[in-house]
Amino acid sequence: MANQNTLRESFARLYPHVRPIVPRLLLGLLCALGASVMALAIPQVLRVLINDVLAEGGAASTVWVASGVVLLLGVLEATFVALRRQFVITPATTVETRMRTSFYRHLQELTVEFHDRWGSGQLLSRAMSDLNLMRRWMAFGLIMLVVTSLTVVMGVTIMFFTSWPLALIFVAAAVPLMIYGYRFRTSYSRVSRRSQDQAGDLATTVEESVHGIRVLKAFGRSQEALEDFEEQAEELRRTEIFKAKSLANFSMIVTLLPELALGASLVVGVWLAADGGVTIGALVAFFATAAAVAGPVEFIGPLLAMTFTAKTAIDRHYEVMDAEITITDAAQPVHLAAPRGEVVFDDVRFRYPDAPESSADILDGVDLRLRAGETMALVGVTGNGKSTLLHLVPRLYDVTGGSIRIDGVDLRQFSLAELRTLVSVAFEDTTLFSSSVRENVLMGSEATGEEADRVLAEALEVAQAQFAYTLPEGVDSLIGEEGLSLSGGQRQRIALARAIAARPTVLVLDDPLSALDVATEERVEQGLRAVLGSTTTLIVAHRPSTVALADRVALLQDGRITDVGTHPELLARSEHYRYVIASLDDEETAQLERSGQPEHDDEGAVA
Ligand SMILES: Nc1ncnc2c1ncn2[C@@H]1O[C@H](COP(=O)(O)OP(=O)(O)OP(=O)(O)O)[C@@H](O)[C@H]1O
Repeated sequence: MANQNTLRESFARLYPHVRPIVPRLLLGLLCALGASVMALAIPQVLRVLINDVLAEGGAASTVWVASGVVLLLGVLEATFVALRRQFVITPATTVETRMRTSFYRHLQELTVEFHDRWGSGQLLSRAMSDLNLMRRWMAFGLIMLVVTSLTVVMGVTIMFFTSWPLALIFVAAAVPLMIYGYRFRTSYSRVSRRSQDQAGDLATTVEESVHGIRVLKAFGRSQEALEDFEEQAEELRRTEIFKAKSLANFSMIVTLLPELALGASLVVGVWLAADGGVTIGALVAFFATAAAVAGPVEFIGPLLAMTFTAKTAIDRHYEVMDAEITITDAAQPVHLAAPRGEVVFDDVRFRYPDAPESSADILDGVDLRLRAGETMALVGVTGNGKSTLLHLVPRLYDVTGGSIRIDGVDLRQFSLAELRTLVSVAFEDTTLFSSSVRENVLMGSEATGEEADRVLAEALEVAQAQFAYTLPEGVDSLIGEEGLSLSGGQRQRIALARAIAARPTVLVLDDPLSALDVATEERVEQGLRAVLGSTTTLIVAHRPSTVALADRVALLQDGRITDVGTHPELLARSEHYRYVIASLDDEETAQLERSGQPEHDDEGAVA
């Protein structure tokens, strides 16, 4: 994942985001420069004070003037520092928020295949801490790096004018510093990348274990999870220590070398002053300037570290932003004025991108035609690609061969927005969002006001999810991760209601009724027929009861549809179908034995 951009290339990518705030950054820079100039001017006042005022015959009142000037310079320096903060903080946070928003938008647009590959913690750390690091660098590191460098250049120039032999000694220290700095850059960039990646992995682990807390507890794996976490956390700690030591070493060199140079200048300076080669005032001014320069020089270590960390953060950010969105709108989308809902799978092939080359395609030439308005069940042995086939209809993945058409139009010719209005889905593994029942159900519906209430009521009724009205705040009760905990069957019915409320032309159901008892499933099915009579439904069936409710059944076998017909027809003529149905029967019996009773409707929510 690590990429090899140079510092300049990485930061150049920020420019489009930074461009609107360049004027304010420049003002911030000017203020920071102003503060540095004030700090550097103070030694010059001292020089004048010592050479002209404290010398014999100098006017005593000038001491007060000089003190006043020093005070004024100090106040001005503080004002410039405050103004710098004022100028840069707000625009930098604006850039951070914009970048975070475009990152989130990109995540939404990226394909499911991308999300299959990336750990959630990695994305989370890029969205949060990397952008935070980048903002801190922009608001502080960048400006201070420029100002510090300029201060050092200005200070050293003044030192040359004050006493060039002494300045030469000071500058000689810069040569080993540069060599060491170059090595530091390489090693620090590497370790900073490692630590940010490890922090992302750690976030993934936390996220996974919080999601899977029930499984961990039920299987008594909490201790093992903790040990794994500790190991990862320890790894990160080691990296952080290495990083801190590396910075500490560099900072030590950066501090030590100028101090050594200063010591040497002092010896030579006293000798020169005794010899009359330099005035006492100039000597004092030289060392006061050197002291003013030493601070910024020492500061360069942390600033460079901050810069390399920001570079890593930017690289990590753009690794995600550069990921290609492969499922996109058609260049000239086709619009269906009056969709009927005929769905045709024509020689559909599909394989997951990470599938080994030696393996066959999961879908290896699927041919299937769903008549407009019919309910078709899809059956096959477990793991043979039924869910995969369903995922192709709303284009969560794109076919790798052949085509799928709705009313004769290839899915890829629709805009994604239109396709996802035409097609609605409900999965067995339901995801509800942290919002009210109403918002969850009406997610895909355009209805507003009273019409929305009507759609909501109807969807809840068809999905047999009227229990929602009995929740503490009815349909406005908060559900999802931050709200009420619902049972598996309740969640499924809310997810089904969501699919129904969207009033789709094509409804794709990946066994969303698995947690319901047979009687409730039948009521749901009747409701679906009554309300969505003209909707074409493709439903993956894991239970004979679901199969029996469908108009026709398609049998998926070895990556193809090998038979289509009514349930009795297939039972009569297909040995493989009888085998699959028998195994579904076994599965259902086993499920019943495992779970005791299937779920009955209208039980209250578990808060
Ligand atoms: N995101 C993915 N990336 C790679 N391989 C996958 C992915 N999802 C599923 N697979 C593989 O594709 C194959 C088909 O999976 P799929 O979920 O479509 O089967 P299924 O028929 O719906 O299974 P079941 O009946 O058990 O629900 C399996 O071998 C599975 O391991």
